[in-house]
Amino acid sequence: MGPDATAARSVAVLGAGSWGTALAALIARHGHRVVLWGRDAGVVEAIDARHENPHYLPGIALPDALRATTDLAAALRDADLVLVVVPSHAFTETLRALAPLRPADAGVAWATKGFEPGSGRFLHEVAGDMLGTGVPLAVVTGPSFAKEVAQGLPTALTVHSDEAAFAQLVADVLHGPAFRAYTGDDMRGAELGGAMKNVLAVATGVADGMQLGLNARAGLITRGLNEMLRLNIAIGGRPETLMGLAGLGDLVLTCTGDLSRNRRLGLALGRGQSLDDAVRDIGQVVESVQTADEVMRLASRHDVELPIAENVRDVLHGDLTPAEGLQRLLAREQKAEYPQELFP
Ligand SMILES: NC(=O)C1=CN([C@@H]2O[C@H](COP(=O)(O)OP(=O)(O)OC[C@H]3O[C@@H](n4cnc5c(N)ncnc54)[C@H](OP(=O)(O)O)[C@@H]3O)[C@@H](O)[C@H]2O)C=CC1
Ligand SMILES: O=C(CO)COP(=O)(O)O
Repeated sequence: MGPDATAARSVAVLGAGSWGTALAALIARHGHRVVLWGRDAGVVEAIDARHENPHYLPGIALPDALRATTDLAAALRDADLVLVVVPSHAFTETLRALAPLRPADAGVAWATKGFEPGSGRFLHEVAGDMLGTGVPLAVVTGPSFAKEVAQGLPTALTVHSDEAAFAQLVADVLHGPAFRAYTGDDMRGAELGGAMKNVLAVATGVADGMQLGLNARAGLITRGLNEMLRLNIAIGGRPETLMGLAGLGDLVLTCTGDLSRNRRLGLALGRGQSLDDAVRDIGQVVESVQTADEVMRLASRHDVELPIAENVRDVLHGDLTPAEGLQRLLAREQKAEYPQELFP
């Protein structure tokens, strides 16, 4: 498969929520043929006929050329690239359904952030298992609120794959006048960054909801990055991946931008709202609720201490109030910022 930046592709986007719709619209605007698959007939009909996703991106005009369907086989029939954008809890079942329908030459990328709930497997491990060897795989990640991408605002993200030509192909489809797509070859690090920043966004949201101030917010973001870097070393990701769009970039966006659903969950918890009420009010996927468990399981498998992520997990479980969480963090022993044994 040779990278040809000018070739018009036929792309199947699976998942018609806010991010799947925004990416499908972006790719269609770049002149590629795009079919968006969703499971909700009402949403699909509105996208296909009225060029709007009234549930997830109300009021934003989608390209006329963007097609949508509830028929997975039809969406995949002519695809030479598949982009999966369902929530992490639906990733495995979507890959299972996709596997027998995937056209032989179509590589598979995903923009889902998180791990397989329960097993904690990385999504590239799930995709590899479901699709077998020889299928090009890539993860699309970075600081990118769906609403801003759908509105055509400037955005940068990154595509990581073990196959440089496939990363380039996916990046070429995404890259355009207002959208910069970079490439890399560290799927583990890129997936870890995208998953962990959601958990850390809850922590900064809680702090802001408790009105702990801007110093606390910056401290949490920076020590959160330190937690990402430590776990990343343990799982064999590359440090620079976490210092780039897939790590620091997405961490800053999600910890500070009120469009973030994970940050908004933290804000609500910090103001005293219950988890159930907060998730219901947000009304969209909030990946941290499951990802916090998986991050802590991964950390314990690798014997890595993650005080902020652990607090988030415990607050989400109702085992700790936000105020108790704050006390627990502040009472920790003093230490070096970058202990040599953790950062050799
Ligand atoms: N929104 C954003 O700004 C960004 C999101 N992401 C990631 O993209 C992924 C998708 O999130 P996002 O689009 O925002 O979520 P939304 O909450 O906006 O939409 C979720 C979508 O997933 C669908 N869905 C839920 N369960 C299933 C299932 N079992 N099978 C098929 N479809 C299902 C929903 O369908 P229904 O309406 O029928 O429930 C809906 O279309 C997440 O991992 C998120 O972290 C990454 C970067 C940016
Ligand atoms: O991943 C995102 C931005 O890069 C979206 O963040 P939220 O899921 O917190 O809204």
